[in-house]
Amino acid sequence: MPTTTHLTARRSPALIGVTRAPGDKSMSHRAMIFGAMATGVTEIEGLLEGDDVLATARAVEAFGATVERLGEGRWRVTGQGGFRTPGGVIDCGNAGTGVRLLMGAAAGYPITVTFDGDASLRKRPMKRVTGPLADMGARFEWQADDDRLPVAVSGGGLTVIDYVQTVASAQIKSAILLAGLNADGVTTVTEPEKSRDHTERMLRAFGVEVGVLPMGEGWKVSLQGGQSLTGTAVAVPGDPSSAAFPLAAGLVVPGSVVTVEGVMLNALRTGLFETWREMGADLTIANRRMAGGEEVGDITARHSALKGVVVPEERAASMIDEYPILAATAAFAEGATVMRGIGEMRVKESDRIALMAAGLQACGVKVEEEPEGFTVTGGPVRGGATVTTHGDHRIAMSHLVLGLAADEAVTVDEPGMIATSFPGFVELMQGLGAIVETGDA
Ligand SMILES: O=C(O)C1=C[C@@H](OP(=O)(O)O)[C@@H](O)[C@H](O)C1
Ligand SMILES: C=C(OP(=O)(O)O)C(=O)O
Repeated sequence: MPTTTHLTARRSPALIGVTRAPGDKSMSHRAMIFGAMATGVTEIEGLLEGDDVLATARAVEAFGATVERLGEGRWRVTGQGGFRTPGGVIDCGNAGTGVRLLMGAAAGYPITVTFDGDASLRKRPMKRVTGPLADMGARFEWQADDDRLPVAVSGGGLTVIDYVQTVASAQIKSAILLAGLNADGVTTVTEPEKSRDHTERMLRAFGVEVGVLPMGEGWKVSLQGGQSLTGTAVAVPGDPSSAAFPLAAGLVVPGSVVTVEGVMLNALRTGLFETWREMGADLTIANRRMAGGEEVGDITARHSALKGVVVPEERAASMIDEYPILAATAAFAEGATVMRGIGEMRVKESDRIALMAAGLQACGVKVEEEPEGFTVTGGPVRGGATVTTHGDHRIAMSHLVLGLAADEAVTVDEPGMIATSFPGFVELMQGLGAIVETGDA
């Protein structure tokens, strides 16, 4: 079987069609992990079958849960009400969410487990999670560097913590809350700026009481230790972070009308859509309804004349994974789009500020990079470059969308990584009429 070594996107005719985005990645990880921590059966519908979530599925199996695939996106997790010591190392692949939430959950149980990941995950900071978990009493043995995987975690016997976040991070918040479920007393996490709240919402569906107290722009989230989770049904809606790519293509390819149905509209995830509207995007949301405890809707993007904007810094957490695709669409806007207060982008699967700046510049776009942000000045986009993605799915997809409306083709390397969050991306885009070609070796 040949392996796909690169993908090339070419200037495409109008994209027209109705499609669906894969299941939300944040919710899919949580459904697997909570299902394994629970007692009884959790039936999941719409699970994202991307590599990140499949790594979490294998992890929870190793921790003692029974995991069965019933059909496309339909999975059953039978939990044992806790984690047991796994037989080997837990390899979380490329998934920051997977490893950080699993470390938090594992810290609550009297087990010892080693976590590892791929080359990208081994470069990402872990102390932001292990620091507070160590303050709660978990023990960590670092194998290489004391902020990087692999690390052995020994859990159990935790005390509670009253933690104040210094970065708006749902991964840190979730790790602490999951550990707090097995600590003695009330664990609280104060967020000066709100991060996505899927953990709080989904824990409630598993029967856990979670308190939320508004505090200025943020909130204080708390839970009492000793509560147990009961298996439940989870319906995972479409991922707004993935829907962003076909919608972006709809906005930048002349004549396009692209609809993505069933997209989750949790207000802590929709900063990109708000920003695009401010840029003049013709984006409409129809059929708003509730599904799986979240509001969802069908979003239609029509080709639009975009103009540059200054993105409010306080919006960053609600669109942190979307700045790469925002930057790609900003390349077609009139004037400058200023994106600041996004230093967190540098510690994702790659340094996303540096890679977007380099990729867009290679395609003839004016980009000014700053320590905690960047500014993209739009205009006609030349394209005509091969972009290095460092195995980052969102860098790859963002440049492919750029290539659909650029003068010359855009090629990306390491396209296999797209499947971490968006399996079937190429076929879905081709189905809308996009010219995306695979290069094999
Ligand atoms: O909790 C989650 O599911 C996620 C939180 C975000 O990370 P941070 O918590 O590091 O901001 C986001 O970038 C990631 O893709 C998913
Ligand atoms: C940052 C991301 O994911 P994670 O942190 O789970 O690797 C992402 O999907 O863009």
